[in-house]
Amino acid sequence: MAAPRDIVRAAAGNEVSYSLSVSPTATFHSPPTGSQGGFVVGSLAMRAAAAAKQLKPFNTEDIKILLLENVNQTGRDILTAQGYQVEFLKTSLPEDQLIEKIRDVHVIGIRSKTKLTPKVLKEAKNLLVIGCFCIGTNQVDLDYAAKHGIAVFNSPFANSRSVAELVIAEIITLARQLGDRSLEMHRGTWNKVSNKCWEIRGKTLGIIGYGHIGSQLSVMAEAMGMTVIYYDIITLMAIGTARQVPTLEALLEEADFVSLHVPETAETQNMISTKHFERMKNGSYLINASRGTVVDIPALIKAMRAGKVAGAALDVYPNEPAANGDYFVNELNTWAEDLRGVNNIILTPHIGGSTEEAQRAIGVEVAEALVRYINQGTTLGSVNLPEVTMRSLTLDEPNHARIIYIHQNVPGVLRKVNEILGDHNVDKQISDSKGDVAYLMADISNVRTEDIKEIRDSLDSLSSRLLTRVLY
Ligand SMILES: NC(=O)C1=CN([C@@H]2O[C@H](COP(=O)(O)OP(=O)(O)OC[C@H]3O[C@@H](n4cnc5c(N)ncnc54)[C@H](O)[C@@H]3O)[C@@H](O)[C@H]2O)C=CC1
Ligand SMILES: O=C(O)C(=O)COP(=O)(O)O
Repeated sequence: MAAPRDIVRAAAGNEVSYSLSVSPTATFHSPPTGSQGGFVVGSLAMRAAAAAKQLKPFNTEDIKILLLENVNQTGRDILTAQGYQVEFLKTSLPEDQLIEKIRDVHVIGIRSKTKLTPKVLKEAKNLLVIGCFCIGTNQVDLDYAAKHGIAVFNSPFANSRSVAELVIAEIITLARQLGDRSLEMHRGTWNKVSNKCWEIRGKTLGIIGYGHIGSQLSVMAEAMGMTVIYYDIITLMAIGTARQVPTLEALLEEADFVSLHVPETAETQNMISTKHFERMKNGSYLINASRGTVVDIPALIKAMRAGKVAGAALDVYPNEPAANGDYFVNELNTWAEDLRGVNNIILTPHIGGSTEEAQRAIGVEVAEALVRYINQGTTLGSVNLPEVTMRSLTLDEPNHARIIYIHQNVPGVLRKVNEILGDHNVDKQISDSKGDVAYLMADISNVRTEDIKEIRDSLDSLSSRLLTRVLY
């Protein structure tokens, strides 16, 4: 029998044999746990699918998964309960080690640190799917992944509340200079001060990026008596009495506290730099829990030393250490030591989403998406492929196979695919595209082993093919 990865990913030209030593009705493997549908911490939706046929052209134990960056136990449990081989590491990996490991796996689970660049993904010949156990997906080259038939999933809002709560804490902490007072006490110095310490009631919070986190923050800030304004590139409904302002400059000129909640994109690179600090109110505050590239940190240090900015809280940095215990020094970011010497600055090690609640929820959400994709091929929630789903095949539908054909979105493909499938009974078929990539799923009935091999080989020979999978 060919290695399972060949069956799962079937690189073009590979000689592939199929494990239909018995009929497709009998070859699918029930999850080994005895839990319903194989999902230990399953959501209601997953449990409702208990009678669904598990579509796997492979033995689950042959699926290799690498989980980096201390993915939560909930996610590990779901994946191991499926019988997959799960390797778990607490840290991210240096690029050379990552390349070594990624060659071998079908699935990789990461958080915000692991950079999946074209250089790394080029080596990932067996990779089917990437799970980002976080919100941000800027660390993955989504386009490269899509064009190589690799799906990417994330958790779009399970840690949003945790970030918003951290920012609320930081607003008061900065306004009262709590970080400095606490450090002084730790060093044995009593320093009772009211000069330039403020209540937050009646102050204006300017939120840049009014998405999941920004809007959640808006609600809490208003509840504490703040006035909220926000700037976003799209027009968004204001929550409560918050008000959208038309430009970034308008926000900077009006806000006492500025908090950033934008993704890392080309447009948000150094979005707050010298000229923006100049527009801010004297004695205002800056909070960045989005991405480290969004703020020009040397410019922030200057603005703080000049007294223009009275305090700042940073949770994210352009270069972050790979593991706990690593040093945050100039070798990592040239200005690190200067930053540490500034007054009233809260520096946290990218903990915005690091709560038990958030990490547990993310573990479940992303692991379930991975299992659905591996076993059923459905892409709901994928951030780089079209979202396609079809009712699962059930145990009452024997001799069925599910064809998944990920292909270039060019004219004429469907005609060719349907020529190949035309001799069979296509029960259901769905196709959607996103940019240059399209995803086609078809369930066909009364298939024999030879049919599956023939269909597979024919699809693989099409020039539009990015990836073919056959699940049964
Ligand atoms: N510190 C931490 O641990 C965490 C950090 N994050 C970061 O926070 C970011 C925001 O998260 P969410 O609120 O969930 O994202 P979201 O996608 O719900 O909202 C982002 C908002 O920013 C807006 N936006 C995009 N480009 C912009 C620009 N150039 N100018 C103004 N607005 C712009 C979008 O239109 C959108 O409304 C994530 O992309 C991630 O990088 C997310 C979770 C945890
Ligand atoms: O969810 C995000 O985008 C975050 O920034 C949190 O990242 P983390 O899971 O803590 O590496």
